[in-house]
Amino acid sequence: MAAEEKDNLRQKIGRYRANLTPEERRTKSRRIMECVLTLPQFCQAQSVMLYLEIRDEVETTSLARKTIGMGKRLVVPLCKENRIIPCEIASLEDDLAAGYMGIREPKETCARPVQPEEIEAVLVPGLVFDQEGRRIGYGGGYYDRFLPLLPAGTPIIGLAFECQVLGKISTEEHDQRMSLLVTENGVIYQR
Ligand SMILES: Nc1nc2c(c(=O)[nH]1)N(C=O)[C@@H](CNc1ccc(C(=O)N[C@@H](CCC(=O)O)C(=O)O)cc1)CN2
Ligand SMILES: Nc1ncnc2c1ncn2[C@@H]1O[C@H](COP(=O)(O)OP(=O)(O)OP(=O)(O)O)[C@@H](O)[C@H]1O
Repeated sequence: MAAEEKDNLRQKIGRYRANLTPEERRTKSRRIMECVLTLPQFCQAQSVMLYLEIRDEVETTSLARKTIGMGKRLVVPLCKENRIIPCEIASLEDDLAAGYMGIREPKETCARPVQPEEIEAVLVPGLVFDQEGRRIGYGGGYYDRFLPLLPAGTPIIGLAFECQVLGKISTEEHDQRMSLLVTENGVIYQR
């Protein structure tokens, strides 16, 4: 897909997502969280990496809190020089501060990097997805560079509102496919 086409798609779908009311976002995010909590891929993972939402993304903060509460290791992205450094945090209240693009990231003093091999499931944000697990993000290539570092078979779980999912998008060679896609309607794709 041409870069311009990709950008048009980002804008169009971004508008759909922005048009959800805060109440819709909350309700749908809760349903997505409830679905994730039933996934064997999540339940069996002792170390879970997830993003912390910004703006109108699928909300993950409650899930992050539950993950810690369940005694799992919680890993979140720290962006540095165009790369994601996965870091473990122990507390959402104490260990985070606004970082790259206003995203809550581990404070330098609390950032404990973990090896990709230690991560057992990843929840991935995105702007546009398709029904076969393809994904377009904000265009930084962060997850496209990070996901290949995970051991083969690590569950890669995309989270999206239904309005972000298209039938099929043509992506590029470096674009990383999800192994599962969860929306407010449940698991809509599984590899
Ligand atoms: N919550 C969350 N965390 C994440 C990501 C994400 O998509 N969501 N990322 C996923 O890669 C990485 C950070 N990458 C990001 C890249 C761009 C923008 C962003 O807001 N871009 C603006 C354009 C800014 C500009 O061009 O000046 C935008 O799209 O409006 C945010 C995060 C890692 N952490
Ligand atoms: N594995 C990679 N190695 C080097 N460059 C890459 C890689 N993956 C992506 N890029 C580059 O990063 C830029 C953005 O890629 P792309 O548009 O696919 O990002 P995205 O999936 O939308 O964003 P993100 O992953 O940050 O949410 C492109 O210029 C692309 O060439």
